[in-house]
Amino acid sequence: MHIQEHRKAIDRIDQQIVKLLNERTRHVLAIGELKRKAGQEVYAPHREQAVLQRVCRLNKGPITNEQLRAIYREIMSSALALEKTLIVAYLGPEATFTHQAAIQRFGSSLQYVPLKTIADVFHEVSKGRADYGVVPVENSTEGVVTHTLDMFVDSDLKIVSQIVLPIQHCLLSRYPKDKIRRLYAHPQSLGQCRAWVQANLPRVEIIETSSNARSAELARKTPYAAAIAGELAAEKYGLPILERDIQDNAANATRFLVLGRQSTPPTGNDRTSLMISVMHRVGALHSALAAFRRYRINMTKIESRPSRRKAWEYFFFIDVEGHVEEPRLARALKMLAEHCNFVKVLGSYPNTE
Ligand SMILES: O=C(O)C(=O)C[C@]1(C(=O)O)C=C[C@@H](O)C=C1
Repeated sequence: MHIQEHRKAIDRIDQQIVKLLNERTRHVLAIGELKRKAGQEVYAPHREQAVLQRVCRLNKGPITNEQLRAIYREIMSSALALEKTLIVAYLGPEATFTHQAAIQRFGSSLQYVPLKTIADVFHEVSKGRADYGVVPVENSTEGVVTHTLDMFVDSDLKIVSQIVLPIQHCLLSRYPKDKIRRLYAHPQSLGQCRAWVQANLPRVEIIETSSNARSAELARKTPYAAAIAGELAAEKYGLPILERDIQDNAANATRFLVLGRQSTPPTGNDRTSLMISVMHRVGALHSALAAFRRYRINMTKIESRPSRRKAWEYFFFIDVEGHVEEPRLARALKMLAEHCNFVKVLGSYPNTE
């Protein structure tokens, strides 16, 4: 076939695709109407997970599953936007990794609002001024984001889904590497690239900033300066990428949480985040955690944080596999509660990577 004939075939197929997309959208709108009547949220992470898994199973190529997921991400993003004007607040400024994570989860049809602090994101969602909030919670190299954990102490928001984003840091500058005298970097990012910076830019002055986007903005304005930031920031601030993947650990990833006001139903592969405080007794934490062993619940994380209510009192943030609506986990939580002053379920959500 000649190019012209292939293009004719493509035109015919596109006609079908547009028709089918609109047919799909009519069902989406009908679902939106039913959800509105039932007082349900429109965003259904458990259903999105099922749709994505199903289309990948159906896929026989040549499109890769990753490409298919990106296409469906946008199809469902437009579906969400048509069901309701959804506002997603995130820890800004624009062009940070949190922004990138939010787009990865919700696509480009929604309204995004960058906010100054993690506390602001929690408040806007609590007050109903934003439907969802996106905040970082832990990095595989640098550990937990303590501000986010601390916010859960006084908040009733639910974790409705998680986003795991591989973090690839770049060195951005208008100048060649040997001319760089100053490096702007967020402390978390610097922590993730420390060995690279020591080996490659041993004599530069390092200036810590409040965000990766801010680093790029300052590097753009300052003579002989460079920034550590992501690709989105390079694009937004028009800075050339001198080197990619400068993080010390190739498997560097950050986990972000999506905060909302309603819980997510089970998918069969979920994770549950809890916050507990144990009695002041010898072995109390040990006895509390025995509940998970008894019911064969896999614990994937435990972090302790000072309660900030009483000196030497701690909260433990625990992640386990399973959903609170599954009987096995429900039973384990009941047993756990017998050894705790308090147990709060922060959310059960799909265990997406
Ligand atoms: O199934 C639903 O609940 C829908 O609203 C439809 C749909 C989709 O496009 O498939 C859209 C948004 C939801 O987050 C999940 C799925």
